[in-house]
Amino acid sequence: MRRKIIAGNWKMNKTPSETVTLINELKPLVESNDVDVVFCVPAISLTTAVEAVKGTNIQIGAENMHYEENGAYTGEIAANMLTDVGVNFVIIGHSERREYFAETDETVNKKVLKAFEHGLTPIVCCGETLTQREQGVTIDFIRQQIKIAFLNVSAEDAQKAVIAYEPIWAIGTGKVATTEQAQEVCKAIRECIAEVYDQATAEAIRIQYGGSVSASSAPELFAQPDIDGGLVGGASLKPDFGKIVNYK
Ligand SMILES: O=C(CO)COP(=O)(O)O
Repeated sequence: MRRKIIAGNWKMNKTPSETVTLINELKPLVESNDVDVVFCVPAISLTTAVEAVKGTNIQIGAENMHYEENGAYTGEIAANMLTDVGVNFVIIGHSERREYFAETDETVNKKVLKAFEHGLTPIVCCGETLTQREQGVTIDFIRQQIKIAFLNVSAEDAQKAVIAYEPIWAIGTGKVATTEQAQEVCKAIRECIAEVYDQATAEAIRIQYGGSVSASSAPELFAQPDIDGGLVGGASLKPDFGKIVNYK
């Protein structure tokens, strides 16, 4: 049985001092021995956040990183900088990064490989636009994103990965995918992993749903056989996140 993983993506919200306040507020609410809890926070708050969760089960993730080891990439953050401050997870290829910062399936793949090289667990994002859904190409498109993201990733590493299925039309819109839509795509992702690797890898990999997850939608979503938790945006900045973590 796969352990659920519920991660908050804070996006570009909260200053370092506000981060401490919010973490202290959320800490007692997200205590859980049943699920993995991750807060993904802006780069400037990572050190503070790691400090603030000491002594709890909460783990800290970054929202992005560069795929090169180091060098002349002004403004970027390298994988070893993340591990050095105690970060365990990194979101890769969020649709906002693809849309506003020109990330492609190829850069996502490079970042996934670099993350594993440094022992970071990538939360690999995929998701279709509303147009693609209406055109009936959702599964084809997601399969392509997944296949490219995992090029040259070993089965051993892939088993440790987290994939977040986030339909773009459901992000920040309050328009959550139906349970059936979310389950259908998460199942297709698992089947794609089984094709690329093997059944054991497909059974081990954890697949989250993201897109307007709330305290009310979480229980049904997380009860689906192929949904192993959520990547939560807006609701992760509120006490509601405690309810999502304790969805049962
Ligand atoms: O993009 C998301 C998480 O990465 C989802 O954001 P919302 O939960 O705000 O829709």
